[in-house]
Amino acid sequence: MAPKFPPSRCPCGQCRANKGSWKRTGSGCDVRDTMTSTTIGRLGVRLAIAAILTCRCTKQTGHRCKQVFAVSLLSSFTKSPMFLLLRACRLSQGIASLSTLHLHSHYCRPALNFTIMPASRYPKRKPSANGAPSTNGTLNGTKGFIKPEPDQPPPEKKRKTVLAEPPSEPSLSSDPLREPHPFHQDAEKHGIVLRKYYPHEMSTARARAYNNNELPRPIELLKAAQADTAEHRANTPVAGAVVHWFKMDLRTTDNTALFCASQKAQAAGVPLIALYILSPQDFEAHLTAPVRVDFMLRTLEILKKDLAALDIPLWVETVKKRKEIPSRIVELMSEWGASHLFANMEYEVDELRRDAKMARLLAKRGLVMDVLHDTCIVPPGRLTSGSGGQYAVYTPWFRTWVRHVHENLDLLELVESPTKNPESTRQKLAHIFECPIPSAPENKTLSKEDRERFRALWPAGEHEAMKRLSKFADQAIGKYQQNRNTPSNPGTSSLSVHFASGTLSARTAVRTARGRNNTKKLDGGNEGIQTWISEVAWRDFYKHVLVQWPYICMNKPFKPEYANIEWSYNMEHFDAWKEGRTGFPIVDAAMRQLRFMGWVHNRCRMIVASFLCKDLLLDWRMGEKYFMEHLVDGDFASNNGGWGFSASVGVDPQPYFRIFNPLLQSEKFDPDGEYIRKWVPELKEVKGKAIHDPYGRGAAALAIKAGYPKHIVEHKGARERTLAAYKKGIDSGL
Ligand SMILES: Cc1cc2nc3c(=O)[nH]c(=O)nc-3n(C[C@H](O)[C@H](O)[C@H](O)COP(=O)(O)OP(=O)(O)OC[C@H]3O[C@@H](n4cnc5c(N)ncnc54)[C@H](O)[C@@H]3O)c2cc1C
Repeated sequence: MAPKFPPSRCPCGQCRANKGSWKRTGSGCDVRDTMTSTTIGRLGVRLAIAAILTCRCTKQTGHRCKQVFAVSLLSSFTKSPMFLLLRACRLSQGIASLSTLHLHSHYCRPALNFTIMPASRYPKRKPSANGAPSTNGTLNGTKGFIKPEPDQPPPEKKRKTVLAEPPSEPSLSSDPLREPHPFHQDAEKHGIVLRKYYPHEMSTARARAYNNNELPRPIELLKAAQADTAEHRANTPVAGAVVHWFKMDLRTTDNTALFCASQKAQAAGVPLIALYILSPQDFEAHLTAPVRVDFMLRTLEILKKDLAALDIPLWVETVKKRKEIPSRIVELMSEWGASHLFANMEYEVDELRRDAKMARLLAKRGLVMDVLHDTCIVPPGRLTSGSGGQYAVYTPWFRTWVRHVHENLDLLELVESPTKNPESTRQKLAHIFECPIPSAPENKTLSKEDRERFRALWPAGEHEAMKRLSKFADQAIGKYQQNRNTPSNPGTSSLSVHFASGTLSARTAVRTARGRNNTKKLDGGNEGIQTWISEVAWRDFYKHVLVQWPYICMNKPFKPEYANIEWSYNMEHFDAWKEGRTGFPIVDAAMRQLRFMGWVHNRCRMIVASFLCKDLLLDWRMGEKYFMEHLVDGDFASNNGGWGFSASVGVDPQPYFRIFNPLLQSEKFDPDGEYIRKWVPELKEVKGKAIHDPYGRGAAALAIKAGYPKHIVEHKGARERTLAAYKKGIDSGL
């Protein structure tokens, strides 16, 4: 959709001040400047106006962006809209944070969205007498490129100026995009950036370069690879077998790529082979919790049996070095005589880049790789705000999500299970059927005690997921709205482990929930059902965000200016938080639940996350990492989203000055102290309201006797310190 000029709301899509119209003054969005330009060209006089619209939303997100709208007034002779664009670019020189340029003219509707280089990368201009850059320079060589439409490949050629990922050591180059962030050593020292696998923490400028479309997003790399190999994929005949590569989609039902692979195999009369690659380096680099690895391996045992019942063999292999995964898959495919590989898309950076490389590698070897959307109900990139960008605020995104699904009900159609292989497969591929499921890598192996406990808590596999879903839909979903915020009451579904491992698809879950609602609407009827569906939608939302702002997957906050907060890195406090010894019973209960179950109630995740960064002023990324290392449902996008919300650094976050008071949270969400007594048993004898604060409310003797610690920080003072640190960090402009 072409944005109107002047737009009725901030076109950045990230600004929440979208209700009123643009104003000249105030803290919302305002038109700051208007510039005109005339020129005499071969065909007559042309006039362009470039209005720099500065959007500033201090209230909710603190987000700032600048956009230039170029409007052609006298365009009747203007044959080339590009001319106006370049003209406007020249006018806008010096605007380093320019994000999008919208071009309007008679010849150009709807408006084209161009991204232009920041001023630092414009061709050098002759300085004027007073030292200011001249406005008379030529724009030849200024490269803008059309922002690709969601499902289209980016124009590869124009990406040639794009920089590669930062080198592994800090570069001495003068390119600011290659410089590490000034605080990068803190991040390394505290294990936030794993230097074994990743470069230094990137600069804020580099994060902004992703925002400004100067660096290719990983999804664009994959789309480009898919576009470049499209013809080859369409024309390559099926050879001896088709392979489905299982990743985080460990189920046979409602699995898009598995179904497509099966169809392909069946049409060609060849067997379907299933593959799973166990990658210890990926587990390490992605901080996968041992409990999660154990859950996946147990699921693989079940999957193997289910597939075998369809005469489909499952090959599971450990590949020690993750960079060797693509070549190993190629080897296996040639061993099996397979020509086609199918997989569902994973949206994290490493995975998208790997799949982009693989798609090309396979094509070079005459093989075919198809990577399909499956994990979200609405594929990332489909939903755009009024200005054509990705939403960074949940509520308007959710409204669009609901509308989109209602208009495209096929998104809730379940995919069929794979068909049986030809009977001869058993004999022909006997060695694959015999492949054992490997054990967990040593650094991800559970102790015997933990293994037994987790196995009882989290039965694995898709049948268990379906059982849990049906039970929840029959018995609890109707009351979800009332019960979801009470950690002592199992009013939530506990299905996150299944979503995270792909033993349950979001489609199946939402379709089942919708089926129990008499309106068949996602946003109508029973409140419990509506609310639950909107929670499952959060999962989609965070994946959409990850795809659009990939630097959040590289240890940067969504709001780059929040990278400059000086955290305390007090390791004694961090240990107390991890071990549930902070003296704040609700925080301690939650942290002990996490260690015992590998899962915590959502309300408690928010309380402990807020406590870590706002009471202890610890780097939120340490908490994010610790969660990943312990959660059975650890999912990068949701975890990062939850931490971003709580630490006020993410999309649609708590404003930084809103700081949970752990005592009030405790009183509100665990009024009788039932949850605390369960997880902090040494406080079992404490009566009444004293359970929330034994030392402050007359139960000190009992707490001392039980060995329960005093508060490690005083909330009021900690709050002041945090407000000051956030403000200083945001204002530092680093
Ligand atoms: C700091 C923090 C970290 C988190 N880390 C993770 C994580 O690693 N993995 C994860 O799946 N969820 C995470 N969440 C979201 C949420 O806490 C869990 O999804 C939820 O507690 C799982 O319990 P449930 O299955 O009973 O959820 P229900 O309340 O039954 O919700 C149903 C499903 O909706 C999705 N969902 C619900 N709330 C959210 C949310 N806020 N964000 C994204 N998806 C949601 C989950 O898939 C969940 O299983 C995190 C939240 C916070 C605040």
